[in-house]
Amino acid sequence: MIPKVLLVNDDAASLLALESLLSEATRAQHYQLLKASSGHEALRMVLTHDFAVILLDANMPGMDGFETAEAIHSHPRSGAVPIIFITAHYGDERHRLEAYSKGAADYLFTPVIPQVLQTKVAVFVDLTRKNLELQAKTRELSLLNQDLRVQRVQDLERINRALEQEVAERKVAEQRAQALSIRDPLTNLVNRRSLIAQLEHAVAAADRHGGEFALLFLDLDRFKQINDTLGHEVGDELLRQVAARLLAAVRVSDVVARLGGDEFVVLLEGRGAGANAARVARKIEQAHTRPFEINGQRIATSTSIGIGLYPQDANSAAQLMKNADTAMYHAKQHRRGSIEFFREELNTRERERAQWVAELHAALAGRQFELLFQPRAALPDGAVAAVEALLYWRHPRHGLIAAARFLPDVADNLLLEQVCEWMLGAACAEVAAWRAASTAPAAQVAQVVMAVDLALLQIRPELAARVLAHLRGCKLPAGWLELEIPEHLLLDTRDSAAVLHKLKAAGVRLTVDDFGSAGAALAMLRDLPLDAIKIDRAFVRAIGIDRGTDMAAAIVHLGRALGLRVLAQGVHTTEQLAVLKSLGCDEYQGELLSPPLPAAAMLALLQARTTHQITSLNPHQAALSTPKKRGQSR
Ligand SMILES: Nc1nc2c(ncn2[C@@H]2O[C@H](COP(=O)(O)OP(=O)(O)OP(=O)(O)O)[C@@H](O)[C@H]2O)c(=O)[nH]1
Repeated sequence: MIPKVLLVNDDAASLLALESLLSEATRAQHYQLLKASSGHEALRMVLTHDFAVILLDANMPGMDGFETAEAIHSHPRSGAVPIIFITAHYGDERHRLEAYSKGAADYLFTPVIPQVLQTKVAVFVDLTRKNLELQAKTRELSLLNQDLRVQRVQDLERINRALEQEVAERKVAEQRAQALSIRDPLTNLVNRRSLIAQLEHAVAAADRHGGEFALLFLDLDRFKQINDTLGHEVGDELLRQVAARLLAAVRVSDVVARLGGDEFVVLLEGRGAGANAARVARKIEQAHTRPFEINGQRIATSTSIGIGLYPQDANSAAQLMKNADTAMYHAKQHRRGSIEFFREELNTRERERAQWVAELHAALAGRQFELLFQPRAALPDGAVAAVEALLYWRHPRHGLIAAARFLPDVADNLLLEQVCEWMLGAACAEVAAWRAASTAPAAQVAQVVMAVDLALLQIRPELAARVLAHLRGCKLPAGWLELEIPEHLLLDTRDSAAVLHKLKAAGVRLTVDDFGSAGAALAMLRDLPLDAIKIDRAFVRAIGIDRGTDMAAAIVHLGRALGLRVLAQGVHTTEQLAVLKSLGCDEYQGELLSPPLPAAAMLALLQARTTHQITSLNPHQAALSTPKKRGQSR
């Protein structure tokens, strides 16, 4: 914006003269000169323009300069505009005084001295320019201020948003931490910590009001096998589906928790805790009868359940948990998938079990274990084909007891492995001793195979090396040893296949023990390097009862189809033997043939049988023997 100067004069010639006087200055000082030929026109112009100065003729017809000045200064828009009066020279000072009283900034007489006029106008133009610059700066500053304010507001809003987000994130994290502290992340069930808190609360409530409640302790059966064969992800999904079925089996007010692994707990409060617990346990048992569907596979599993009641079975939350766990353990031992109520007698059994384990450790160190040997005869000729080493414990108080009596309760895997290791070593040493003791005609000894039951072991990768080390240590050919592997140990083929191939390649014979008890897949058995299957004694016992004979026949046929020899154990009666013989079973073993014998008796028996036949060590069974050449049966 450039400054403006207004010339007001009714006389056109004077107006022109003044304009020409200022024209050069107008250009030099860069301002705009506007003109008005009356007071009224001047008044109109001040309403639309801002003037640096008005050069006003005092003497005009109609509205004179003084009236015009008064009117201009009376308007708020132009109240401060400087006015310089230009008039003819009068003798008195009246006009000048009136001009000043009407707000004149200056007063010039005509003829005007050009430099005076130009200088005075220049002063006001300069003033106005500075004023304008100042206003521009002020506007700029105020804009800047506004920008700064906007910026500041934006900054504050940004900081505020960031803070709000942080607060929200922290809240979510806190909620998650809170949820994690009470929930199991895999199943979203209540976790162990929270369960214990709720259990303490239930105990306090029951104590206060004389109430009762029940605790169900659940453990899935053979879950490790599912993990090992189908993978951990399938295991995880199974745990989630089990959790959903548990929730569906209880009321919303009941608490279902996952303790970890495959262990769950259900807490049932309210009246009739015992009856309620049995009902819910059966519902859970029922819920497990339908297979679980995971990735298109149908997976069957069961859960063993122990039940503890408060206050009948315990006087604290921790004790109730322990007792329900003990009941679950006994349910599992008795039959997987069953339900057991806690009773004090279980704790007695638990103590006895702990004592067994302690005594077993001592037995191992104190050489209290012994092997007895039971012969296995070929069919139909009856020649001794193998000898099974059976573990016994010469217990200081109980006398000689069989492994079946003291081992099933031992859950200490390390101890079991040590016992098994001892058994393998002792069996190999015994055969080596028999070999050394036998003379040339006693060829029976040289042909007999020593079978060792691996029921106690897990098939770990190092097993092959350990077995072969025992054979080497006793300088025995591997063909002398037969390992009897319970069918259920073969279900996890991942580790076992490689171990079995190593043993087989070395010449060790491999037999599936208790065949038919664990439901191993036929394709899996076909692919393993096996020599024989040994029919589970339950099927032998069932011969002649219901469809027991058909079952035995089916197993023999199956063995044949798999290209394996078929052995029978637990043969007690002549009827059983006759059926097995007629079915084409290859070998048999059992009380009917001979009870387990001490090493010396077994050696004597082998040495005496130079005819390669064994009739029976039980005199009343002697009639059973059919002397034929060994190997004829196959
Ligand atoms: N998939 C999965 N497996 C788990 C998890 N936590 C523990 N496990 C596994 O669960 C298995 C528990 O097995 P156990 O209860 O000891 O044995 P089991 O095979 O169920 O045998 P029994 O209880 O005697 O019938 C172990 O192999 C653990 O490695 C988990 O969060 N997910």
